[in-house]
Amino acid sequence: MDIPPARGTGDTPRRAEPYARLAVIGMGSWGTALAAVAASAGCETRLWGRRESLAKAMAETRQNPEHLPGIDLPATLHPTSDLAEALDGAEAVLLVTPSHTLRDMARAMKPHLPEGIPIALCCKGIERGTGFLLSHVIEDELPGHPVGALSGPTFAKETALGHPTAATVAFPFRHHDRIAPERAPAARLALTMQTQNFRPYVSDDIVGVEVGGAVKNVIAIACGMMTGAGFAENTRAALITRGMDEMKLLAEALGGKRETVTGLAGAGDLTLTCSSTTSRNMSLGTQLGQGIARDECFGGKPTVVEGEVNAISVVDLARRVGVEMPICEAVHAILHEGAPLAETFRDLWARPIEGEPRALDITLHPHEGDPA
Ligand SMILES: NC(=O)C1=CN([C@@H]2O[C@H](COP(=O)(O)OP(=O)(O)OC[C@H]3O[C@@H](n4cnc5c(N)ncnc54)[C@H](OP(=O)(O)O)[C@@H]3O)[C@@H](O)[C@H]2O)C=CC1
Ligand SMILES: O=C(CO)COP(=O)(O)O
Repeated sequence: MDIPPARGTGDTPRRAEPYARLAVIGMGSWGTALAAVAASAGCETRLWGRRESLAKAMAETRQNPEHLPGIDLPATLHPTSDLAEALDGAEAVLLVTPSHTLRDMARAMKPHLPEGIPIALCCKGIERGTGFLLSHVIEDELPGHPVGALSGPTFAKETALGHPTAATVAFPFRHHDRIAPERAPAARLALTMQTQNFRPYVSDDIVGVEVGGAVKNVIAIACGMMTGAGFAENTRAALITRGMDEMKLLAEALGGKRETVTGLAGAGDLTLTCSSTTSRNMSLGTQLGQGIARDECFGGKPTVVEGEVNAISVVDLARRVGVEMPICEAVHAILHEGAPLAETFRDLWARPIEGEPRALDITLHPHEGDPA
């Protein structure tokens, strides 16, 4: 695809139009960071949160004292707790509330949404119960809106502080997007979000991007569990690599592309999340691996850990489409079926030998009498 030139690059004619007005829905750390990026890129940005007190505090202090304390936000960023105001005149929406809230959020937005504007999902997950990708939830609730995703290795705090960061913006390409790619929502949103430090890439593989974001959180919990249990780099590298294999098989089974899984929203985010104590998913796993009870993790403070509930939905979806995901199954069993952590990981390592790649279709069981 011919990616349009960035806004303001010398004498090159600007062929793609960034969106002039954006609504960012979700005043948590990631919604706030994304809104700050868009506002500093020159886009008129409204940031919606459900609590009026927080929106007011943000308007007064130009900081998000609860979710990104100490970080100054652009003065042009407009926080509000009024959904109609946030969506009024918006040309595109970034949806950044936790995945379990998505269907309700879509229903709440519906009466206020300008017709046909694109919606980009910035949350990561699969719907529990239906096994739907989040884009399918939006298609269900808000037909007539192009649905895409913005995802990648992007910790909110670093993004808001202006650390160089890259992400993927993916929308399925329609026929006319191929003829005039500069008018495709992915291209326009990428331009809207581009700053000196935030570098978006354009993709048409929404499935690959969504699967990457949902699965990496479950694998990060596995990495944390093994780290907390006292294991180190070999184990983590094995989990990341084999986790990427699980991600790839699920993405391909759903029509996603292998290249996306090796890109920013797959391998990039998996590596970031599985390598850092900043990650809430990795941290939850680490605490559980250390023997801390679930209720006492994060000092007892409620914390968004998408991989915890998504272990259920990822495993459910994988079973429905006949994809084996042994690491995700192990995390699911420990978190939701009371399986003992040490034994579950021991069993994971003792599974019959397989081919790499699994398409090699080799299964070697231990000799009889061999230690299991
Ligand atoms: N933080 C990060 O680095 C990144 C996060 N993400 C993804 O972004 C999504 C949001 O996470 P993040 O911003 O980190 O979360 P935070 O924990 O920072 O904040 C959660 C936000 O969700 C709001 N919220 C919770 N429940 C509801 C609800 N029922 N209706 C509406 N709003 C609700 C909270 O509102 P309140 O404050 O009123 O409780 C708060 O604004 C997740 O899917 C996460 O995986 C993706 C990339 C990076
Ligand atoms: O998705 C993220 C970074 O890309 C954030 O990961 P955590 O939710 O594990 O903190």
